[in-house]
Amino acid sequence: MTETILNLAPSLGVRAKTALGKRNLVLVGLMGAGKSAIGRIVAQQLGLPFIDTDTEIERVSRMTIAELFAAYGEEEFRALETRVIKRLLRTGPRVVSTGGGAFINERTRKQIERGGLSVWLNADLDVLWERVNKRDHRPLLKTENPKQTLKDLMDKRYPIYALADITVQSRDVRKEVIANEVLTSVIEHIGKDKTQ
Ligand SMILES: Nc1ncnc2c1ncn2[C@@H]1O[C@H](COP(=O)(O)OP(=O)(O)OP(=O)(O)O)[C@@H](O)[C@H]1O
Ligand SMILES: O=C(O)C1=C[C@@H](O)[C@@H](O)[C@H](O)C1
Ligand SMILES: [Mg+2]
Repeated sequence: MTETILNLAPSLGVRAKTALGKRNLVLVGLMGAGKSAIGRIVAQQLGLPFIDTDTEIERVSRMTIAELFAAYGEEEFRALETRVIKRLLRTGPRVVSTGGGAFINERTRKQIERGGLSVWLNADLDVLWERVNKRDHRPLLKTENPKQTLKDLMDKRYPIYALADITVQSRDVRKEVIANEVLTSVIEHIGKDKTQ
């Protein structure tokens, strides 16, 4: 009997999708926080298309992020990122995982504020370092002391990521656990909004 009742309850994904309505869900946070990995799972659970802005930028420019930085510099990369994100948010709803610097750029952040619900995947230095030091494709971390660079970026950026609508702590547990926490937080956040 109990089993039947449980089976009839709408899944977390369905409830979060209903709460979201036409809004995009936008994941923000530092390199290695899990935006791409968690975003993909969250999108599956919501039954929404998933897009990663770094991947989309690489697709439209036919260059890697590292090549874009090397050829045109960070400023041009940010301008392209702003344009790509604006287009993606206009044609949603979808789950959008952003590049680590997107929410730090004021123009892009304003677009995200208008076009979606933002979720900051917060993580501590050791978790991030453990994840990013396995690969060396991130141009901002090509420094003498990349762990210190990551720490400097945390100090500079965390007060800005904290402006996101929702914060979820990314840590060393299964990705599905974090994805479920994102969905639960969306339901709670939108429920709170409605009672105000
Ligand atoms: N909860 C988790 N447990 C274990 N590994 C994880 C978890 N979340 C993410 N990872 C792994 O950490 C690495 C970095 O994650 P991911 O690429 O999703 O980060 P990101 O926030 O998109 O970073 P970037 O801004 O550089 O694109 C990946 O290999 C991913 O599989
Ligand atoms: O944190 C950042 O500024 C970046 C993160 C990556 O996702 C890429 O968007 C790029 O390497 C810049
Ligand atoms: Mg990513």
